[in-house]
Amino acid sequence: MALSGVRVLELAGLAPSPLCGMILADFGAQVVRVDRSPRSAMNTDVQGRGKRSLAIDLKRGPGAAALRRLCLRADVLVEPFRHGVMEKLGLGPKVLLQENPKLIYARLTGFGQSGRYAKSAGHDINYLALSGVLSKLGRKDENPYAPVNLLADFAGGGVMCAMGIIMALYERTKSGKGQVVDASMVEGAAYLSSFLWKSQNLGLWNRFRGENLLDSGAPFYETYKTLDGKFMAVGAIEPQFYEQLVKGLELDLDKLPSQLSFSDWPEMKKKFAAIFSKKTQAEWCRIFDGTDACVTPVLSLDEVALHQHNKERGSFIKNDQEEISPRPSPLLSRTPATPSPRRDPFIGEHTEEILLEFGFTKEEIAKLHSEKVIEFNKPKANL
Ligand SMILES: C[C@H](CCC[C@H](C)C(=O)SCCNC(=O)CCNC(=O)[C@H](O)C(C)(C)COP(=O)(O)OP(=O)(O)OC[C@H]1O[C@@H](n2cnc3c(N)ncnc32)[C@H](O)[C@@H]1OP(=O)(O)O)[C@H]1CC[C@H]2[C@@H]3[C@H](O)C[C@@H]4C[C@H](O)CC[C@]4(C)[C@H]3C[C@H](O)[C@]12C
Repeated sequence: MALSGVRVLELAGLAPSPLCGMILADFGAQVVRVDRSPRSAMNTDVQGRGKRSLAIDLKRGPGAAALRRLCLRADVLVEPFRHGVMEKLGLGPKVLLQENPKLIYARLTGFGQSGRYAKSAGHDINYLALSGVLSKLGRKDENPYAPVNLLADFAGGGVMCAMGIIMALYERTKSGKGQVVDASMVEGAAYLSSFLWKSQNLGLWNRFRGENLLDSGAPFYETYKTLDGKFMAVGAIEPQFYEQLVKGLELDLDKLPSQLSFSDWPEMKKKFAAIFSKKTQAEWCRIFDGTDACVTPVLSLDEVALHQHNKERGSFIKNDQEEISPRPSPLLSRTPATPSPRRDPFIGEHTEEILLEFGFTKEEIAKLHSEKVIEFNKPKANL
């Protein structure tokens, strides 16, 4: 796989850094998640696919020293803490890059490593708010709303950080040097919304939130409820696709206002809603499937893997526990990701094997274990 042979140490975090680690693991990196002791922490990493877990107390001198030793043989370190925590542990980039100049030291935070909020707590919605993007999200006359924690935590955080790591890995093939990846979720979310900024003068955003073409203002870019309480998504932006939408709705284009007549959009939406409410989702799919009307069913997580198109592509996979989840993306033709089918690791499940792999002797491991600096958590064998 593309990242085979890359050794990653992912310090356990909440949601963004676990996605970053999972992406790297899916594409072949050996990812070790460095957990707090299972006695003091519950495992909240639901993105542990392909990772192994080492439980180590970084607040103890020998624990921090052990991580420094692990970093000597690692390619990447991902840390998910607020600014200054790693420095407090004696594990800041100055120390670790001095000891291993090839290390890629990724710091995934909400506000970045500088600026007045650098040491402030926050979550996805806060970062999205500070990025400006949240101000654009939400229906007319309603409060702005954050689409779950997808945009800052994951798109602007975990994915952007993984991208930064992979760019630094590529750069290192030429320079031989590591560097710090300062991944701020505010800036990641803002960056991925560059289109919003760059299209300001296209007339797409001149109106209030919820009245524009792509933010639920337009009747041809909207979701509509069907007779059976499900929904259809309509994205018929271009005139040639809009024409097919109108045809599928059995309306006469000549008798309708112009597609871009903003003042008529509210009435058009009501008309389309009334029509969509007359048939079931399956009936609308029979009408629109195979056309360029840009109309698709809004599928639930229970339905997506069963949809013909997704089945044909194998877009959703099952692991050993019969759990369904999305296949890694994108699909590389020659070296595709092969996500692990195994369950996620328990905290500390692989402590001993990892330390042995990284050159610790059995005596050193025994000493760290007896001093409760590290923890073993071997699952009970199924009898
Ligand atoms: C996981 C579910 C989804 C959450 C998504 C949410 C919407 C987000 O946006 S997550 C993104 C959060 N922001 C960032 O990641 C940005 C960078 N990080 C930070 O800013 C901070 O880390 C922080 C604000 C997120 C947390 O601050 P905190 O003070 O806790 O920590 P830090 O200052 O970073 O310091 C870390 C300290 O830890 C020490 N440490 C670290 N590793 C070790 C180690 N190996 N050994 C020893 N010590 C270690 C380190 O030294 C630092 O110590 P100091 O502070 O002393 O310096 C969640 C959605 C719902 C949640 C559940 C729900 O809330 C109910 C339960 C609540 C319960 O309390 C926990 C369990 C829950 C089930 C909970 C579980 C999950 O959180 C959820 C499911």
